[in-house]
Amino acid sequence: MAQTLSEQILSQAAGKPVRAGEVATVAVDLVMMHDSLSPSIIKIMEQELGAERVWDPERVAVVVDHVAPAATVQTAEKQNEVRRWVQRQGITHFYDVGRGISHPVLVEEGVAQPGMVIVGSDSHSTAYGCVGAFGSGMGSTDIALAAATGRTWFRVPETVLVRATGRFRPGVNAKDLALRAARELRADGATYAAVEWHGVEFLTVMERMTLATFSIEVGAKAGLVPPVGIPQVAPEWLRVEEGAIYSRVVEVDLNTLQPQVSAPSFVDNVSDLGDLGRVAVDVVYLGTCTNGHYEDMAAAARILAGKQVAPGVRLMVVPASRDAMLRATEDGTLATLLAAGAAIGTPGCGACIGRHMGVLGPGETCLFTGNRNFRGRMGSPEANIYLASAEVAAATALAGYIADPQDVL
Ligand SMILES: CC(C)[C@H](C(=O)O)[C@@H](O)C(=O)O
Ligand code: SF4
Repeated sequence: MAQTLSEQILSQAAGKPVRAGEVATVAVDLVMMHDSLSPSIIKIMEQELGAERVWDPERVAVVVDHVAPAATVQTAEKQNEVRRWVQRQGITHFYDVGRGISHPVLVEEGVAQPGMVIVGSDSHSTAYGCVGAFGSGMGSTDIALAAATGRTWFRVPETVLVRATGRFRPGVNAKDLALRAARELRADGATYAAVEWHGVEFLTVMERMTLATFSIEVGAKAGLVPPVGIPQVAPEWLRVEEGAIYSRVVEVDLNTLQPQVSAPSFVDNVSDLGDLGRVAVDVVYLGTCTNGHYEDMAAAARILAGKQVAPGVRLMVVPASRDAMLRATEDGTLATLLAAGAAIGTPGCGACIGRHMGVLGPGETCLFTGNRNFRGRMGSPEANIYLASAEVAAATALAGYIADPQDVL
């Protein structure tokens, strides 16, 4: 019987064929935890599970990304506790302040690979689907258990297929596809399902991460792009099979897709940018695991080259990783952004969860390239957050109001 990508991966990990709807106990290939939840995971491991050691120090990755560098004395202290624990455990995949957001970092380091089962203490662990891994976010207790035993369980998810056809027009990209899918599926449209994104094999790995991270925003357990057309080599048992069963199919014609914008304060409150009316902004924030990649900075730099950010607008650029920042430094992308007036932050999550590095004040409006715009996400509950692509972000920074890249090129 033909299987979806999730069924194939979970069957391998369970050591027997499993189908959607079944509960499977599986071996995990990698457990990721970050600074935000590591202290509670460690506490649960030690105090509730009585586990002094992780099951395999080579297969637990720890990343300091959420409040990096530390913004308070308390955070600094907690992060030092995590560093000491990492040393005691002999964990080799430890990435400290400045290396970047866990999701791109584990892909860049080659730790996340096609066909793996990866669980992380972060809802956007669906990100690893950008290389065709089954990535899923879990709470502290489940992560503690997986880190201590190397095993976890899943109800094997049904799969929602998003099938793209055609090619993006200039100024339209993977973020618009993600937002278009959210508009169609709504925030609960793929609850506990996996999303498979087909017809996007022309995208780079990090462009695929935009789709994979966004899968959780429609409720998904995992979000996978078939691992073809990328440098990572997939196991030969992992491929799209004719006849696999999808619980729902969403078709998107990229040839006619317009720039999409999600208006406050729900991710699925999406419309064509052209139907939005004139929305003035105070802040444009380019970053996150969804759209802080090299590709995003380069696309923004192409629009901003030789121009200036509109008076009164603050443009924040926070690279998703050091690798992305290095590449953007080497080819002049970063210089272009700085010359246009951008403020550059340390690679990491930045202000995405409103904890530091550019949180929003009451009454401010922000055009954000991230994935969540609920009230209070980036600071004040009285701030307004609009989600869009890096190209829309750059056009908006120039215009001072939410603008179509086509109109400023
Ligand atoms: C802090 C962390 C647990 C959280 C998540 O799980 O996603 C954060 O990364 C987010 O994007 O809201
Ligand atoms: S960049 Fe934002 S969405 Fe991504 S892991 Fe960090 S806080 Fe979560």
